[in-house]
Amino acid sequence: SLQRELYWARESLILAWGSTTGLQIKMGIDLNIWLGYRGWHMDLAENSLLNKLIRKSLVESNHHVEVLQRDPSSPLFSVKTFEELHLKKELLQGIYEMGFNRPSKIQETALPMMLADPPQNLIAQSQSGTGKTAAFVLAMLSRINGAEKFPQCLCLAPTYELAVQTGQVVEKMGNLCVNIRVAYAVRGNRLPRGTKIEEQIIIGTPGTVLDWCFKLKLLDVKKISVFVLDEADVLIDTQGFLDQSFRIQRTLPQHCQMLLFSATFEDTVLRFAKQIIPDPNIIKLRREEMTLTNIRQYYFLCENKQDKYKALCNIYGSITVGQAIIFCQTRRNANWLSQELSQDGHQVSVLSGELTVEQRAAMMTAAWNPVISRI
Ligand SMILES: Nc1ncnc2c1ncn2[C@@H]1O[C@H](COP(=O)(O)OP(=O)(O)OP(=O)(O)O)[C@@H](O)[C@H]1O
Repeated sequence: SLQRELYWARESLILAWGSTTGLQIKMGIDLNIWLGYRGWHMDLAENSLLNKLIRKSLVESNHHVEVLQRDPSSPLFSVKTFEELHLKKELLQGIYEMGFNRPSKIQETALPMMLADPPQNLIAQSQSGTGKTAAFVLAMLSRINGAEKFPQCLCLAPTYELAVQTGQVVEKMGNLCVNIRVAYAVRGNRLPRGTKIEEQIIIGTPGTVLDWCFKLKLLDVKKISVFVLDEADVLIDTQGFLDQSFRIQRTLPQHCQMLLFSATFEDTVLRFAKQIIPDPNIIKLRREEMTLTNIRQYYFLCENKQDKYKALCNIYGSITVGQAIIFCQTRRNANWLSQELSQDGHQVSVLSGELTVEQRAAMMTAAWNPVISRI
């Protein structure tokens, strides 16, 4: 049956090579294959990035949005069209150019709250692909004064790659908003002390954002008017990020709007969310039962690293793979796998944290360039 599935699989492929003790292979678009040892644990950030890469359109939901208002007596607004939000002309145009016709389920309720005056804080949870990123990017873009050349919105993301994904949404949606720019506060993007940052939106990982704010004094936190914690469940899963997020949040001015988003709402996430976001509105969208008819998933148990590699080769032998991203848990693993694949005649590049931001960005772009087939 696997052979038959492989035969029908399309060319796009995303693979995740697990720890030295496990291999997970996730094939995107049409088919997911998971190879691994019992007890294999997938990195949440990888999972999140995979979801973003695989899913290119909105996940529609029929569930009602559950709302817990900061002030239960205030009227609850929801919108069915983007026009009702009275956005800047160029922003509305930007949304339509992205192909958005109407707000998604979560956006119907979240957007009026996020755009309200005076600003309200928000905690929002809904599964991946339901439009959270688009919602907070819209909120950031609508609050920025493009004429002012200093950081006004700060968005924390768990990894460089996830930060770039959000940055790309800002660039697309803000395409027609003149003078609005994004800077990435991520490891590898080294700016000398005293650099004047003119970009209005900063997207970065907590550690580097802290450095930019306090060690290098590149960012004046007191001027931030929108603070976003994206992928909160992934953020708190990364060692040190929870404390660092609190340290940043504590220095924000009182009028700063704070928004937190998460795909899941475990107790730990909700506790963190309620601690870090003062007086929030909380909205939740129940998870839609997934009936992804075009994705099938397989999981294989392997004995050892060689076995995993053999399994990988079998898959490559069974289908024509155009391009693939293979996620590895360690740099060593990535280098080893890259060597093995190169020896087998594949075109491979290794993307890891030791590269500069420019190198990593170039590599991400190359992922969609047919010359390099595996990253
Ligand atoms: N109102 C909308 N109409 C049509 N498409 C939309 C709308 N909002 C978002 N999308 C598209 O749906 C997809 C998922 O949206 P988005 O990335 O904002 O979801 P998300 O909840 O943030 O997902 P994740 O948790 O994976 O980041 C994207 O391709 C986005 O462009």
